[in-house]
Amino acid sequence: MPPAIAAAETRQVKKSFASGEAAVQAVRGVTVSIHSGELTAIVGPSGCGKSSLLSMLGAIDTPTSGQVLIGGIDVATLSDYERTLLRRRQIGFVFQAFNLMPTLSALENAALPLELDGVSQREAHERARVGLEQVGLGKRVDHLPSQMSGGEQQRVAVARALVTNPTILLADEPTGNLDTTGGEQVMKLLRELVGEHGQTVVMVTHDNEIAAAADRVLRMRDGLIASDYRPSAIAAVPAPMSVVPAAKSAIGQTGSKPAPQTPKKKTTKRRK
Ligand SMILES: Nc1ncnc2c1ncn2[C@@H]1O[C@H](COP(=O)(O)OP(=O)(O)OP(=O)(O)O)[C@@H](O)[C@H]1O
Repeated sequence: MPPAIAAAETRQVKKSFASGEAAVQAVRGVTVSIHSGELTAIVGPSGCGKSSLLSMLGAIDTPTSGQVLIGGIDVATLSDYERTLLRRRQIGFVFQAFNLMPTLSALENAALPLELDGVSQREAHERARVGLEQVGLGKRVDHLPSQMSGGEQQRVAVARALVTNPTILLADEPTGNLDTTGGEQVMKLLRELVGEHGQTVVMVTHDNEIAAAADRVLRMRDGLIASDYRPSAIAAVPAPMSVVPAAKSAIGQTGSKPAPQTPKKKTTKRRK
């Protein structure tokens, strides 16, 4: 069997921005493959390059050097128009701020990418209705964003992102504006999309608990991927209680897998 094509891939990707006379190196040479059918979380401190990397994986932004491949296609070989079509058809975007049109209903919002792509309103609405049912909002299709909770609005945004059946769904802090319940609903939905429908999702998050629900975590630091690990592999390690803080720090702070701990030697007190 030929090797599976990665949903997206970067090869030695760098991105710098002019900042006065100096340049900010946002991404400093990242090579990574995003596996199909997985939920990948990109985490790391503010300013480490998470959103810049996500923008390049979604062909919103171009690298200063290096290659980005989406579905095996080198984005640099595409014309501007082809790149627009690739973004419109192959990539779904979800943002922290939902970005719904306030005067449009849930159905009209979810149908928008199809209508922009020339699909008839009737077909676009039918497909948007299916999408809204998939995210659990089949009964709220006529509601305006202002009549919905934050979690519901974000689910409309997910339906809108999925309506074109994208190869990859990119989400930048999708739970960042939500309370705990709303965040949990959105995460449950993303997990279902991956687990039941084989959707590929890449998500940027600050929240370590959210990241722990991903299949894979890419932890960035200073424009590079400092560690790449599977939270389930860490959770599956049968650990004595003394290892738990180390496992927590792998998910939380350091990004490195916990070092295997050697049991402390027992010291036997000498009797006087
Ligand atoms: N358009 C831009 N122009 C100039 N500098 C930029 C631009 N976009 C990002 N940067 C800089 O590049 C670096 C990485 O930014 P990026 O937004 O990718 O980080 P991040 O990890 O997503 O941060 P945060 O978690 O705060 O959103 C930062 O120093 C940022 O100020």
